[in-house]
Amino acid sequence: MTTVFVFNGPNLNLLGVRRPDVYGTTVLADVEALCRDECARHDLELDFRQTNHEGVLVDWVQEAGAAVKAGTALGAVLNAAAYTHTSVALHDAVEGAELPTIEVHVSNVHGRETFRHHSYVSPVAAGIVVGFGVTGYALAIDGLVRLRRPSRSV
Ligand SMILES: O=C(O)[C@]1(O)C=C(c2cccc(Sc3ccccc3)c2)[C@@H](O)[C@H](O)C1
Repeated sequence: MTTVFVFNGPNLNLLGVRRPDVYGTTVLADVEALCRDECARHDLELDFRQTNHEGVLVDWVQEAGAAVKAGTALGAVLNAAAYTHTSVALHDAVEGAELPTIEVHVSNVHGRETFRHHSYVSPVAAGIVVGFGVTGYALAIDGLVRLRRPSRSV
């Protein structure tokens, strides 16, 4: 079975608990469930993770890139949260791992504070889903499948 990785960055463990006005009320466990349902729709397995640590995200990106090269994974959905706007290390990890990556943001970062308008991930992402709430995770998984399995997309 082929895996899709979903990596979540800092403070997303608080999703649905804090700032529901911006991020909604869905908790991360429920986001994992909706990702699992979307993966099942495509006969894929889900590896869903969250960390508050930048270096751990870098390690995971490297691990996922190796899995894609080994043929056991399709790619990754990445919500790097605040590290989106600060991390050259994450940019370099995605680029170096040659990891097919869909960047996702629950909120419309382009309608928020200016410091959220720049992403170090976007230049090395295969696609970007922004502002669709937690539905964006399912859209990102579907988009990854359409990019990586064009003949099997319905
Ligand atoms: O919209 C997103 O998904 C985003 O990636 C997610 C973010 C995010 C994720 C979790 C928490 C917070 S802010 C926060 C932190 C602690 C308590 C309450 C809110 C922002 C932002 O850092 C990003 O700019 C945007």
